[in-house]
Amino acid sequence: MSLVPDISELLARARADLRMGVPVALTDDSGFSVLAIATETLTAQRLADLRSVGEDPVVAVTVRRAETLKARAYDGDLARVIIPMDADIAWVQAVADPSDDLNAPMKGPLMTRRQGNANLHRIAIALAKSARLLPAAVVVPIEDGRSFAATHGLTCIDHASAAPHLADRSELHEVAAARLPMEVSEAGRLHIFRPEDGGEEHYAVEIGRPERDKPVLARLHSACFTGDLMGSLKCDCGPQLRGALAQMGAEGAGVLLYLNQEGRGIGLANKMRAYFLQDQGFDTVEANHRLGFEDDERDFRLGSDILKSLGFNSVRLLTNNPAKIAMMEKTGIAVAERVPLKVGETAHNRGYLATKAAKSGHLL
Ligand SMILES: Nc1nc2c(ncn2[C@@H]2O[C@H](COP(=O)(O)OP(=O)(O)OP(=O)(O)O)[C@@H](O)[C@H]2O)c(=O)[nH]1
Ligand SMILES: [Zn+2]
Repeated sequence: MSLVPDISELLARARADLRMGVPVALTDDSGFSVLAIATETLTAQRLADLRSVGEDPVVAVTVRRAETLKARAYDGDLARVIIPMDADIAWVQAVADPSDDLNAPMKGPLMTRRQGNANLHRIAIALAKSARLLPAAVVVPIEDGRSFAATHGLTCIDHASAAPHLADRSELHEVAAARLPMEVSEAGRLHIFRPEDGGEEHYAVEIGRPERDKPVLARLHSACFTGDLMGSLKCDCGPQLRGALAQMGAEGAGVLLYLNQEGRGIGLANKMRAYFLQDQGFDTVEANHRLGFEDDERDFRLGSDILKSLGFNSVRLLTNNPAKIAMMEKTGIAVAERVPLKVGETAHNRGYLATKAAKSGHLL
């Protein structure tokens, strides 16, 4: 029935639950059920309650975080770290959160689970990550997840229905657009796109009236609160944003997509955790890994979805990032030309830009 939430709506609801620190029930076809809570939003009370409803809780972490913790990842892409009986909330959260890694290295070795299947743990991590929390969850087996969820008013996610949708992006629809005269051009127009699952909105700034049947000067800009708005010297985002708009204004036509994928898709809180690690000497890629993330967690398919919905199928792309070009081509937007965007190098971001060139393939 259409009044009952479908699986993508249930996944969106589960993300909201995890952000609030509410557990979700996960089940699979074999009759296995667990409760999962994001480690970051876990409280001491809920940890005690989880222990009272099931035995042998674990912290599920990504293989990236497991490498930092020197914990064996028997499940390939993740590890199930056994929570000792006497471990408290601070211990559990330190498994996921690297802020104290150097001050108070965890008393190891951490024991990880080898037997059993980690499918539900994988869903829990994916949900925490897409909720822009640290990618880790406390997971405890329970008897019958479906009836437990019904009794306690929890969201219940079934593995077989959820797995094919975890990497999906929700369909975007334009919800509003209006004229926006700007410094770079009086002929500006702002379009707002909203995903069906109620997630982050993304924006398109159209300058002039670019012809739809020719390659449009385009930029896929990922949100950077610190660089775009605060004038941070740690990255080149602000100058790139303003440089791209200025070039579009000068040419009289262009489209800038402002994608709300802050911190290369990990969210601003996690980006600040990464900055804290960078202050301890790790580079931008190492910091992401220590937090449990990949180098880049963005989904550039959003960009091609928006371009297509505006009627564009070919771009002159303002970027130094070959991954953006590859993703555009792969998702049906032809990149007729790469237009370099080299602005805003400072003494503070020189190392960051060098790391992006050395480790992420950015073009110099
Ligand atoms: N995780 C993380 N994200 C960062 C850091 N510094 C900047 N960012 C984010 O990196 C993203 C940069 O986005 P873009 O400007 O599209 O940059 P890009 O992938 O380098 O590609 P081009 O600028 O097109 O060459 C933004 O989302 C920033 O918030 C950092 O140290 N760690
Ligand atoms: Zn930035």
